[in-house]
Amino acid sequence: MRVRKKAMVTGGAGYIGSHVTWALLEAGWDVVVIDDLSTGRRESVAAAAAFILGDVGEPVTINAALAEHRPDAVLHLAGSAIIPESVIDPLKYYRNNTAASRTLIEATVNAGIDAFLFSSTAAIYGVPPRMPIDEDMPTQPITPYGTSKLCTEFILRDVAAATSMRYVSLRYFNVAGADPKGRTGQSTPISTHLIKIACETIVGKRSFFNICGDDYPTPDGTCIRDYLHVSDLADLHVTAIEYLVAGGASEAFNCGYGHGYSVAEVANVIRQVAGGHIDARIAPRRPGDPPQLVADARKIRRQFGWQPKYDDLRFIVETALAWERWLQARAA
Ligand SMILES: NC(=O)c1ccc[n+]([C@@H]2O[C@H](COP(=O)([O-])OP(=O)(O)OC[C@H]3O[C@@H](n4cnc5c(N)ncnc54)[C@H](O)[C@@H]3O)[C@@H](O)[C@H]2O)c1
Ligand SMILES: O=c1ccn([C@@H]2O[C@H](COP(=O)(O)OP(=O)(O)O[C@H]3O[C@H](CO)[C@H](O)[C@H](O)[C@H]3O)[C@@H](O)[C@H]2O)c(=O)[nH]1
Repeated sequence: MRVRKKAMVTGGAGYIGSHVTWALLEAGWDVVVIDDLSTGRRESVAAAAAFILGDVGEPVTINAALAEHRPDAVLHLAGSAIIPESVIDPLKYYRNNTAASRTLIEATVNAGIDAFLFSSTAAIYGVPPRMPIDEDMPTQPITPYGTSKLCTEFILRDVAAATSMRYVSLRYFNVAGADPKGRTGQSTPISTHLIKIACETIVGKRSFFNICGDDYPTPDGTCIRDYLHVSDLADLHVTAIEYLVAGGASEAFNCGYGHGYSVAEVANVIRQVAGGHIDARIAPRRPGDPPQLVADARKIRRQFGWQPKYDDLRFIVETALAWERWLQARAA
């Protein structure tokens, strides 16, 4: 009989998935990662985890992986995650976020695995009527990315009603920073995330970064987001999957700290951490950006007694920068 629980982490070679893999291993889980390396890196996967190179949207591959490893739980992080790209190429998002998830969910149910965690997003709320955003607010995504993720939430809701599978949907707000122990970080070669791009500017990979829009209906005109340290989020995955494996009911949770910073405020922290001049230029709005997204985080705090460890924008930027410096030194 197996004593240690085993988790399958899809997308475990990616930014968030590599942190989740470390958090599960530290909590005593065995981990098998499946990833097609479309945006992830094989080196990001902790050596103690098993690795399968494959597409979760391929039924033959995923059925074989589940049959071989027989995990107790599936944590589904694989997906495409760039909002502006989804506006330009929506079919890619419906294929890789919705259709591939459907295939994986079907394989999970057929394998008799009852615990499923899904990486959802604040983008399912679109432009919410008020702030902060609680889980019962209307879901009216304004981008194909958000809709592609919401479709998967609907599949999960209906499958959970019809089978013994239970799921937790974690609706991430803006994930940033890197492992404080320096083991992994955001390594995607083509970045669109603000803090990553700003750190690339600090290390000289770029000469400037853009502040995309200064005419939003916010106090300083720039967009407000709830930036959450990736290691706090990774710990939440362990908590949520242990809850499900122990028989917890299906739930959706917003994952954020419950307060936001504007892009201009982030730029100021970037300048402080850089300790010198950083060129941040006002640029036009980016398509698909709501003015403000801040989580009402009371539900997840209440359910799990969650106490974040890294709710500090400066620390988030410092860890992201340390990782960017490591990447640069490695490339040199
Ligand atoms: N980064 C954020 O701020 C954020 C916010 C909300 C939700 N999310 C969600 O979190 C998840 C992880 O995002 P991330 O920022 O780590 O992105 P990422 O691109 O670094 O990671 C995604 C991983 O999934 C893999 N992958 C993609 N499609 C696959 C497929 N069909 N089969 C197997 N592997 C596949 C990629 O190779 C990569 O390793 C995504 O589902 C994303 O939508 C991210
Ligand atoms: O070079 C840049 C990049 C971004 N921004 C701005 O910074 C803010 C944050 O943008 P990110 O690209 O870092 O993140 P998004 O808010 O677009 O999206 C992220 O957070 C969302 C929820 O808030 C979803 O979860 C999504 O998956 C995830 O990528 C936005 O106002 C954006 O316009 C800039 O000003 N300059």
